[in-house]
Amino acid sequence: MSETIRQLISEEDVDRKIREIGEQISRDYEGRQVHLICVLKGGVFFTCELAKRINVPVSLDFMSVSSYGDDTSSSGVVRIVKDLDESIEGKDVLIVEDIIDSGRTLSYLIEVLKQRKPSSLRLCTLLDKPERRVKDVKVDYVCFNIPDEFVVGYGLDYAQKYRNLPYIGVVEL
Ligand SMILES: O=P(O)(O)OC[C@H]1O[C@H](OP(=O)(O)OP(=O)(O)O)[C@H](O)[C@@H]1O
Ligand code: HPA
Repeated sequence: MSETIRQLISEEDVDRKIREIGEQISRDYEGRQVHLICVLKGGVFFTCELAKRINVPVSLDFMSVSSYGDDTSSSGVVRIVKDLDESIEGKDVLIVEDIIDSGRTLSYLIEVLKQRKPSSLRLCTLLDKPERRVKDVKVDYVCFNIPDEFVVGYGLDYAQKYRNLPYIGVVEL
């Protein structure tokens, strides 16, 4: 079965918003170093673009937490596929996600990372689907709130496809 993709947020709008959020993060972390934790795989495109727009010192680490597999609905079971390479103790940590949907992935990740004693722990997401929330998560930086539709592009996939689209689109089956 083949699907079509309807554009929801243009490349220009995504790029403009990432610049704005990058400026806001730079102001909020002035005089400090920010340690970005990219949540793989989806967060990788957003993390790269965001990191380029932050003008305080940035360090990076990567983590992979999976709950969706190749499906469009979460299994509800979150597991760490790849852990961080470095300790986050005493660091100003900013988790970077592509999307918060049910909130299960992030609420799990926040609990795990809090126990590792970062100096601060904040959350930045490209997309937020607040209607779908099952677990409450406090999000510090949101680029776009979106309706309850399955989206792809800018790192987000449908059965591992479409991550490379430079815009956000809705999958129409
Ligand atoms: O709020 P939730 O309902 O938990 O959904 C959000 C999570 O789902 C996606 O990851 P996925 O498990 O599909 O892995 P991927 O990034 O490797 O595609 C996305 O990247 C988030 O991490
Ligand atoms: O809308 C979505 N698209 C792709 N991956 C996702 N993971 C949670 N929600 C989504």
